[in-house]
Amino acid sequence: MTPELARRAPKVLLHDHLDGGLRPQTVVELAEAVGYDALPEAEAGQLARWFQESADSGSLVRYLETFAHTLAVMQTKESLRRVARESVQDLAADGVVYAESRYAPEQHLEAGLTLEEVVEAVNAGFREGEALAAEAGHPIRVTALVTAMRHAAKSTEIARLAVRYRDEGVSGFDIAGAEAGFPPTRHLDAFEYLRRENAHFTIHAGEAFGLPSIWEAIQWCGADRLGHGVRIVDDVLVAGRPFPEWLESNRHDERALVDLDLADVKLGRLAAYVRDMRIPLEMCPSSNLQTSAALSIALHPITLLKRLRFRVTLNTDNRLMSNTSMSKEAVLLAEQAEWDLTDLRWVTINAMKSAFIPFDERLATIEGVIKPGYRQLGYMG
Ligand SMILES: O=c1[nH]cnc2c1ncn2[C@@H]1O[C@H](CO)[C@@H](O)[C@H]1O
Ligand SMILES: [Zn+2]
Repeated sequence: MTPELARRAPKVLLHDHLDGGLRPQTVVELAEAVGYDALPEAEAGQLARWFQESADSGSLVRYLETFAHTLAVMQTKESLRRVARESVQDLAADGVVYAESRYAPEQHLEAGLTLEEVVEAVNAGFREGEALAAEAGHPIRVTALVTAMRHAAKSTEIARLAVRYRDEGVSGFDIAGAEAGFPPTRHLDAFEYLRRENAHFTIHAGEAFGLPSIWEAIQWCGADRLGHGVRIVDDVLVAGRPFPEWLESNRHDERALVDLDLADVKLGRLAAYVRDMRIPLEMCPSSNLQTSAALSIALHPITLLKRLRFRVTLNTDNRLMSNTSMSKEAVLLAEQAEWDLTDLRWVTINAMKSAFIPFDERLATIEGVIKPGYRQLGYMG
């Protein structure tokens, strides 16, 4: 899979943070415009490197500290609108045909905006971005997920916001932020409210913390999807040994996951439940390397979970902090874990099936955009 082929292939993105995907140049320009003088670097190229290196800390908590600088320049309607517009244009240029972009409205109130004003400014930017992308020959649709921060106490308010704007561009709800010490059950009220409203939500779980977090997200909170969910492999046995331990002793074998005999693999109850119920996993390989949730691209559990036919989706998480894009994630997996165009098409269709927009619209995108797009690239499945 060449970078060009990966770019031209239609792709679907379910897990992308708006405040983690700014253009470095835009951060510089907005900082100048709003008088924010605490950027660690003044020049866009240097700043891009700073974000990537700082996010490479090996810890989720330190990774998340880098967001102080993007959030600082996303406090006005104009800046939110610009960031949203540009993110749509960037995704479309990379061949993404449908995306769900998430952000935490509660983090954009420092200059006096209301939650509603934040949502409306972002939506306006998304609509402008869609129009510009269509003009440029790369049609895309983008909906928003509103995130509540798991250490804070605003989740019910944000859940209400998701329902209020459900017919105006907001397709669902999420919780994010530091995972250890902040179990999703702290926000049960919000999730129960959303379920009563027949609304959709995903929960960041199984990234910096393991199975209890995934179990709570699914069995207590009722999450429709899992953000990351990569540590579901803690509930997998390989030749009778826990997967993490087996992987550790095979860490020098780049082909360990590609060559593994699936007859030696046994799922625990929770992993089996996740696979049986087709619970979508929003997997983000590059991001996981930076927070130490995975060892390498070659040994990222996504390749095992794909081979086991979990409902795997491929995502960017934070394009700025990971210096990535959907096509880069695909190329990395192709180069280091033997993924091919068939795999990319499979995760793309998985993602579209798992999107929070109505079923008929998902189907129309699969049949009318994704399948024909892959046929055009020579896919003959
Ligand atoms: O991988 C992640 N795990 C948990 N939280 C995250 C991740 N990436 C970003 N955010 C958090 O989500 C907020 C809203 O977009 C960001 O401000 C960041 O704090
Ligand atoms: Zn995330």
